[in-house]
Amino acid sequence: MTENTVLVNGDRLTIEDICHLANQTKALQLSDAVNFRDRIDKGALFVNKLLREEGVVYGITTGYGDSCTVPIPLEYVADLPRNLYTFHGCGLGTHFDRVQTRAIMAVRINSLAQGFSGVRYQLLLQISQLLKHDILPLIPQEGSVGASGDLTPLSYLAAVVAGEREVWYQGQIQSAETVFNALTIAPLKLNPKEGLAIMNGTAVMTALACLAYQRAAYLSQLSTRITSLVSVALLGNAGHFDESLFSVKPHEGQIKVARRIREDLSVVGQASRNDARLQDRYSLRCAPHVIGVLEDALPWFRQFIENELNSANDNPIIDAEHERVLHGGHFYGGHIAFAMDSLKTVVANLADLIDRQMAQLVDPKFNHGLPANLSGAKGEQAMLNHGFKAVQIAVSAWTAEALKLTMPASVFSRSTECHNQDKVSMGTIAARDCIRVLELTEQVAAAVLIAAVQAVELRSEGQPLSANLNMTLSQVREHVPFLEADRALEQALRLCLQLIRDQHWSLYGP
Ligand SMILES: N[C@@H](Cc1ccc(O)cc1)C(=O)O
Repeated sequence: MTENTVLVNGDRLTIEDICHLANQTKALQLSDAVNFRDRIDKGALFVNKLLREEGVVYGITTGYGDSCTVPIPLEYVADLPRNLYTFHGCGLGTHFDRVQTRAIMAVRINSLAQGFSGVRYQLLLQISQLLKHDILPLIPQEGSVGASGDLTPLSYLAAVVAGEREVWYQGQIQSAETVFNALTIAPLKLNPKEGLAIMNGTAVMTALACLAYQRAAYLSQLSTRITSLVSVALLGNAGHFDESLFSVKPHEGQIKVARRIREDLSVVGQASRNDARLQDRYSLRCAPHVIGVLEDALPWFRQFIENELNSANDNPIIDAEHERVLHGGHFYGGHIAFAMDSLKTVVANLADLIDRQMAQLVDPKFNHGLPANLSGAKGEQAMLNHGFKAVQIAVSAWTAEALKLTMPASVFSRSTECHNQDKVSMGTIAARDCIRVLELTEQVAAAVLIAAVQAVELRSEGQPLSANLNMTLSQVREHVPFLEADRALEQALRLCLQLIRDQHWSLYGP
């Protein structure tokens, strides 16, 4: 393995590994070690043996799900996987983007690499080839209840492996067949267990969860930095982040956020006992208590997500070593559903927190002498200019939309598939909601960051700032000039949003 690859050999992968593969900052390297190949192939050989000897295996010689009582005669068994991905070709909605699609493929291959899915090594190789050439199935986002796994979206991966349906390749939508022909890639006709093994699992929601985790962790740091800027701009009371104050409430993540703000504000020793304003409004005073919830939850989000990522999550589980077929429900995405429902709630709370900070910044009734709407216009021009007024309204809209999406998806279980799947996770909906909440919160953060930088400059002409805050000021100013006279800020916001999505600025150490 080199620094630029992620080795898939059944060992544990991390959220970061998946994000690297999704963003193409590292390439997937499928192990070709003989013992790994043999371990994978052993499952497929055991399935063949079962077929020869016993003739009845769920999902191989029977129909799927509630149709498990329907026997499939041996001469038709080879056709069944094609039927499976074909009848699931009913996804709707927009397609997952390329980053998300790569993540989905990487997560699925890692689950198959656990060696409990009864597939050939060749199948893993085919998926890794697709990733290597960046041939990406077009996967519609809607149609999974998240507990027969992500059957419908993953049917698009299964079909493409077999050379069917459509892919993105070199910036164009093309048929898989055309691309395979051009690159002389042979379609892989799926063996009896292989359709189920690709589709009957949690790869879509888990992939989204990996991407969501990283974005949320960055937003936690960014909203901490924004809080520091807003505190300076509003002449806030730095004593709210006092070390001793936080020592009596021992949530580690919350303590970390308070420490970061303290460092940003360069608070050394005790803050004065009688600051001008003894107690700031909650969106400043309680910022560590809001952001800290996310910081403290990150380790358990990681644990849930990485355990799912490193699991065999299809059905039946093929234990070739002990020659057992284990029928269960590992396609059930309950952990990811709960993690994503929770993550979207804490992230939306960040949007709400900094939306409230923004509301204070622009309002002369609350902003301790800053110009209305943070307009930088002077003299006669001042009355014409409305500065950040519309941006603040937009921030309210984005925040409301984020908050509205926090309704948990996991409580909307529906009995489906003739009551076979009568309890389902809805984890994929939770994960998609979470991604949207992240997008909206990033928009809020982009806007409030630009406004907070403007506010600090309006306030602190000549006043010394900490190195951290100075750095953020100049980093933002590299891209977004001071708002002197009204101008349309869309381009600036979009640029800033992209920098946030790229996690362009490094904000805090561990
Ligand atoms: N998830 C089901 C299998 C299944 C597959 C496709 C379906 O359409 C329905 C059910 C099981 O393993 O029990």
